[in-house]
Amino acid sequence: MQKKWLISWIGETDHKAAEGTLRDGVGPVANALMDSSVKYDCIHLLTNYPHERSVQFCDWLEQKTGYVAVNLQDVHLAGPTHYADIYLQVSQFLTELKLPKDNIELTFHLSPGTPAMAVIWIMLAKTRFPASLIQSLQSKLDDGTVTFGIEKVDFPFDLASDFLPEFLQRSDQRIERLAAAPLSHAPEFAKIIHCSAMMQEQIDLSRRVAIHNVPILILGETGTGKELFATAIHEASRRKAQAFIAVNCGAIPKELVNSELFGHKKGAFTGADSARKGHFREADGGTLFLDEIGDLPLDAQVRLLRALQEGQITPVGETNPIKVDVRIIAATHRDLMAEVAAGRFREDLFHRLAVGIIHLPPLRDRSEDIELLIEHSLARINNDSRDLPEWQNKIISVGAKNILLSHSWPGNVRELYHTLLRAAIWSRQAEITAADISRNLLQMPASTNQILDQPLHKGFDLQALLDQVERHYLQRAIKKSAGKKKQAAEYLNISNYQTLSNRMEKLGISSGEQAE
Ligand SMILES: Nc1ncnc2c1ncn2[C@@H]1O[C@H](COP(=O)(O)OP(=O)(O)OP(=O)(O)O)[C@@H](O)[C@H]1O
Repeated sequence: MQKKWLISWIGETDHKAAEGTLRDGVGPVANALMDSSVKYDCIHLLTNYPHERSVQFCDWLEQKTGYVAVNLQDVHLAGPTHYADIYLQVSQFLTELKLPKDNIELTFHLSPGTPAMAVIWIMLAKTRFPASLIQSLQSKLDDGTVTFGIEKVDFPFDLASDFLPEFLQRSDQRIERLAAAPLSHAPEFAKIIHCSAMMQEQIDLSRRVAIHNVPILILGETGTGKELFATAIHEASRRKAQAFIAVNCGAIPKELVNSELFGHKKGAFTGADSARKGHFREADGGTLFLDEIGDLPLDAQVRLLRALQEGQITPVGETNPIKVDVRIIAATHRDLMAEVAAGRFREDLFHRLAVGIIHLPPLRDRSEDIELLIEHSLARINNDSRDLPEWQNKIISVGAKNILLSHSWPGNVRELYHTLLRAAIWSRQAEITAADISRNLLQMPASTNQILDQPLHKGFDLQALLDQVERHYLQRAIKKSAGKKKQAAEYLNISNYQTLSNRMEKLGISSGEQAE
């Protein structure tokens, strides 16, 4: 059974009500407790007024509302509008109460106290201490009497990911402006062009996890934007003023991995003519992006695990560990679970890294993004090239767009941009045609994935794809058997050559036709 707790500041209006100097009503705190629709199990009141004055208020409140044992907490603030101090003191108070707790339903009262106090309640309710919010209502009737009530305050924004990093970093003045401004999306993620729900979900997850100081694992094929996400997460974190160091683990020679990551002492090994700091210490205080983490040799994985667990590293050739404060964002295009199963990636390291997992879907699974990315890429190409002599502003034909929409994009966004760039450079006229795109689309050798990973869209023709596979093997069998249908049927385990002839006819293959 959930218990209901009300937590509120005591404001000047509340004190005046108790002292009998308030013209109308009983003040917002008493108002909330007299609301017959809810019964609180526990009430915590914070005060930055003289202790005695608030004690008298609590006595009056208990008599007035029938609630007994109201808990009073003195809070000595640097000032009633000092946002940072209010934030620190209130969150410390809530933490000492061991909140949040599963069996306690919290309500914060926004009305008592200063607007700064209300802003901090909203921030805390939408982030570390999930809570309902209430405020006092006051209305004047036609006969001049004033009535009071309580209403729930509801708004569907996620402050944790939208604003907290900003709140924690900017000055009070900036916070005041932010509090007054309409809520917007975290700007760091604006560079990620998308309109698919799949990507939106991953962006929301990233924004949420960015502010927490936990490792993140980003999974996705090459060119899906793993580094773009890592940068945005760093920018949206409290570490944004510190270094962001990106390291491609796959590009470091195996024997140098430890020294590159953890540094080395001068003379630690042959060729170590001078000491090296290593990427961990370069990223101290900031974020280390370990791209292609799946390529990390096993002994470096052990050292990385230790660095994550203990927050310290030992440079090669040194004996004493050094403390480092680094947030790891790792990425890989590999199936890391399969690597764990095959014994090539340590399971303990996997679990340590995979606190927040972001899955970036391949471009072929989000055709709505392809269209948007075409527009943005073309705008970028036109903008970058506008000062070139004889450059014509490029537009794209419908036919060209259709080819781009049905390509399987093994290289994802990077490949799409470079295909458009090549087509824009080589097309003679302003309009990029279907022929321009076909010429500039790099056709990878047919692979299983190209057959299995065709983009799914309305009008997708499964039968046509199956026919294509069948046609390909029939042609190869005809070629291998030098046109002898009986032998070709045997290669394909088709019972007789008449069946083969029927299939060939259906698929429009002549006996002389062979696969490339
Ligand atoms: N959604 C997107 N919006 C805009 N640009 C994107 C998007 N996704 C990727 N890009 C761009 O595509 C290129 C490749 O992205 P990025 O380097 O982040 O991919 P990656 O997954 O880290 O690739 P790799 O695995 O090959 O390192 C970059 O120029 C990046 O800015």
